[in-house]
Amino acid sequence: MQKEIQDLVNAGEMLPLMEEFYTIQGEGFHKGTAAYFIRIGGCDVGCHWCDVKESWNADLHPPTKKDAIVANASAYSKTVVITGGEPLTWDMGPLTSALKEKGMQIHIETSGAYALTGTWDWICLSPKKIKLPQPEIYEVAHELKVIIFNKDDFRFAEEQAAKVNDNCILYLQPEWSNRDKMSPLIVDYVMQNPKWKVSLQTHKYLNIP
Ligand SMILES: C[S@@+](CC[C@H](N)C(=O)[O-])C[C@H]1O[C@@H](n2cnc3c(N)ncnc32)[C@H](O)[C@@H]1O
Ligand SMILES: Nc1nc2[nH]cc(C(=O)O)c2c(=O)[nH]1
Ligand code: SF4
Ligand SMILES: [Mg+2]
Repeated sequence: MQKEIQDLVNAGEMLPLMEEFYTIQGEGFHKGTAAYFIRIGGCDVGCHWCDVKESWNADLHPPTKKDAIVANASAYSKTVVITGGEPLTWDMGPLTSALKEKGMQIHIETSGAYALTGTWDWICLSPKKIKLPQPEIYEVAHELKVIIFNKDDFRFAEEQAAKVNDNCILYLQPEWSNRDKMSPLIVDYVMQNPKWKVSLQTHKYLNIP
């Protein structure tokens, strides 16, 4: 990559854009809400069950000016979801400031593994055992969404719930490939521990992006 472009990416003025699409938020608190998704490439957390491994290598996704991303998003929706990859790999300050200038509601999907940058109306924290969140994000997360792949993930979910702020809404979401096995256990767990709610990847049932 040219040095000038690398500098702009490092400053958050350009971002490796994998894809953008207008759809329905499928997961968590805002499920069912129309939103424009911006998927930024680059993630080195390495979840073995990640459903978007094509996002991991940032070099495969073209550095894109923040203003081009904003122009596309604001043409479609008042609500944007910034996801990835791991969006906090990058400085989210410039993109989120530009989206705010257009009056957008800005949500993030993040593992929290890197420093929180940017201005957010909604933070969905989905922590991962293999690269734990930075401590600051627990205070500001609006929802905690723990993926349940095996039984030990219930223990991990409680450990993470003990760290978030009191207003944070707690979700357990079955890992997609293991959903037939884990969903019944999640249902039982939520009935026994009603501070938790169930989150499903409803977009996959609807066959939408
Ligand atoms: C692809 S990740 C991108 C954002 C960020 N890297 C993160 O993990 O939060 C978006 C959301 O999908 C969840 N997810 C990824 N793969 C999944 C799978 N196989 N089953 C269920 N949820 C999954 C993640 O935990 C996260 O909440
Ligand atoms: N419809 C839809 N809802 C989503 N919620 C979180 C997603 C993500 O990949 O971050 C996602 C996604 O990929 N599609
Ligand atoms: S942190 Fe998110 S994008 Fe990265 S591997 Fe895990 S689920 Fe995939
Ligand atoms: Mg997804």
